Amino acid sequence: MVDPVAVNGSVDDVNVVSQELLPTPEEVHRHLPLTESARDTVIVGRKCVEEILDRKDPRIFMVIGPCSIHDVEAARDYARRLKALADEVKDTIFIVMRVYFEKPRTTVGWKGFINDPHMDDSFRIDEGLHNARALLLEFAEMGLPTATEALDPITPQYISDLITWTAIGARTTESQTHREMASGLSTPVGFKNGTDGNLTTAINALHSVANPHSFLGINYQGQCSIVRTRGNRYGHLVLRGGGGKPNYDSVSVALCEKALADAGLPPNIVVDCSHANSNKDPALQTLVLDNLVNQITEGNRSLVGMMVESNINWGNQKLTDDVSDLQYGVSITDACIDWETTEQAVRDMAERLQGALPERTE
Ligand SMILES: O=C[C@H](O)[C@H](O)COP(=O)(O)O
Ligand SMILES: C=C(OP(=O)(O)O)C(=O)O
Repeated sequence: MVDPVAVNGSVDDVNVVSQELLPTPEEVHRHLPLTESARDTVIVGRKCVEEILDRKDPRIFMVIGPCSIHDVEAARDYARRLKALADEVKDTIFIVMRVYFEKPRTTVGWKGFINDPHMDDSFRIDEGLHNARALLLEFAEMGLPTATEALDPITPQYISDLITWTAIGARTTESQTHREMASGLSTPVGFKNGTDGNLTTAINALHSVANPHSFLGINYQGQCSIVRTRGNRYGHLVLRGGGGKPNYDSVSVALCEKALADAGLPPNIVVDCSHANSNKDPALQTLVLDNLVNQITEGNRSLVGMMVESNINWGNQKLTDDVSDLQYGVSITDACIDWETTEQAVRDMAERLQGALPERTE
């Protein structure tokens, strides 16, 4: 028999080492307020994506950029290049930069710029939140809309006013917490299919996110609150492959259209050219993209968006103890295509879509 007096153990915080207060969302916003030009970028960006999902805008939206942000200077360099490319192809493609600060891990690993901005296990989440917001603000002021994965349910209070498109990742699409959070987000939200390739979890998520929810969250002052949401009518599916198989091909897309129709959902499909759709081989991403453009030019109208993992330089690198060893502009998470390949692929896509998309409707 265990004698509770002899053991004299604590029943609370048994596995918690420490807790530290963070600046509240309000404090971070006060240091880095939304400017008028940034607000314009976000409002126009969200409206463009919503109109694409509503079929008023015939363009294709493309979420493109690094798998994760770890170096602010390289992210700025990439953003400047992408902005110029976005302006060039804007008649057919609406470009949104992937600015992913939170990484879901299969087991363990670096969890992104917000969690560990110095990449040295110092976990300065306070600095991560501040610097993530500062970077998003810069990009919005440049007129470049941004996309991110919403992973921690508290993070959106710090940064979501600067975001145009949000992803719920393959590992969290089935999570009630993430569906609730997404039901209150102000952006269109793409739900990835499960890592096993399962569509049902994402389709269930689309039903859930469209509904109002009440759940635990924090307000701008950082107080625990009951958050009551309206439901998000711009939830949609992102096909990322899974279970060792891709799902970007025309048969998979047709099966997905049927599953959406059977569930009474609009036929809005975004395809992630990376992850299980490219077997994490960056060289395959442009082949996937090419196949998707073929499907569109041959008349497909359910493919509304695409995702590509791209960086300044090709591939990825291991995060080691000495961050000064890192190569510039190379991913420290999944492998990406380089800038030259990106530019070529986006220009080719824009050219092929010219004249292949329906007229704009109002
Ligand atoms: O997009 C990035 C990764 O695929 C995701 O974070 C999972 O990474 P991991 O399997 O290396 O942990
Ligand atoms: C983690 C990601 O993707 P998925 O959720 O599809 O694995 C990602 O896009 O960074």
